[in-house]
Amino acid sequence: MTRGFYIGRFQPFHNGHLNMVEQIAEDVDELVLGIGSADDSHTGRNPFTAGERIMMLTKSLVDYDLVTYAVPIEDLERNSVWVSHIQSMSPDFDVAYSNNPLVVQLFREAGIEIRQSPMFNRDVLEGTEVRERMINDGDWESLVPEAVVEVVEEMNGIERIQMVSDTDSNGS
Ligand SMILES: Nc1ncnc2c1ncn2[C@@H]1O[C@H](COP(=O)(O)OP(=O)(O)OP(=O)(O)O)[C@@H](O)[C@H]1O
Ligand SMILES: NC(=O)c1ccc[n+]([C@@H]2O[C@H](COP(=O)(O)O)[C@@H](O)[C@H]2O)c1
Repeated sequence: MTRGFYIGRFQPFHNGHLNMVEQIAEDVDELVLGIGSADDSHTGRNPFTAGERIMMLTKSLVDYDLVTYAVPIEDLERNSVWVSHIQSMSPDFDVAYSNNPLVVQLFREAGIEIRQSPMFNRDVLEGTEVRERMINDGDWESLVPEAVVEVVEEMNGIERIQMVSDTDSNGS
């Protein structure tokens, strides 16, 4: 039995993330999804709460033959203890997955196997691009799983992101 760990901010969960989960599912029996920057929400970069992101992930993956656990991970001021912080919050895992260079470095230094994947259609499958389309009334729906469209609609997410992008100087 192999259990993996994949961390991201998932603001929102998009088809690039889904592709990565599909690829990881070929390697592992179970997958922990770390919801990074769990303590942040209602900002331009992190509009959605940890709970809203858990709904996006859970509903997008409901039909997959993969046991998943969503675990919120708050940011810490100290990079040097961040991997221990994750281990204190997560079910045990054998291998981690990320394409974020800092995350890769921190796991490597902690002696944990970390695997990277190719970027899927990165010119559009990027959280920043999805959020910009949400703010500008563009076609964001084609970049995310159908379940994410439903969650965003249920929580009035477009109104939220448009409001925070007006007031948040950090705005992307
Ligand atoms: N299109 C993609 N293909 C493969 N991996 C991706 C893709 N987009 C993001 N990832 C990876 O998924 C993880 C989580 O990404 P994250 O939630 O930061 O999304 P992002 O699209 O990079 O968002 P943002 O633009 O908001 O920073 C990271 O390791 C990231 O490199
Ligand atoms: N010291 C820390 O708190 C620390 C260090 C590295 C990554 N992270 C978090 O891990 C997540 C990485 O996800 P992304 O690949 O989506 O950027 C982010 O939420 C980021 O804030 C936190």
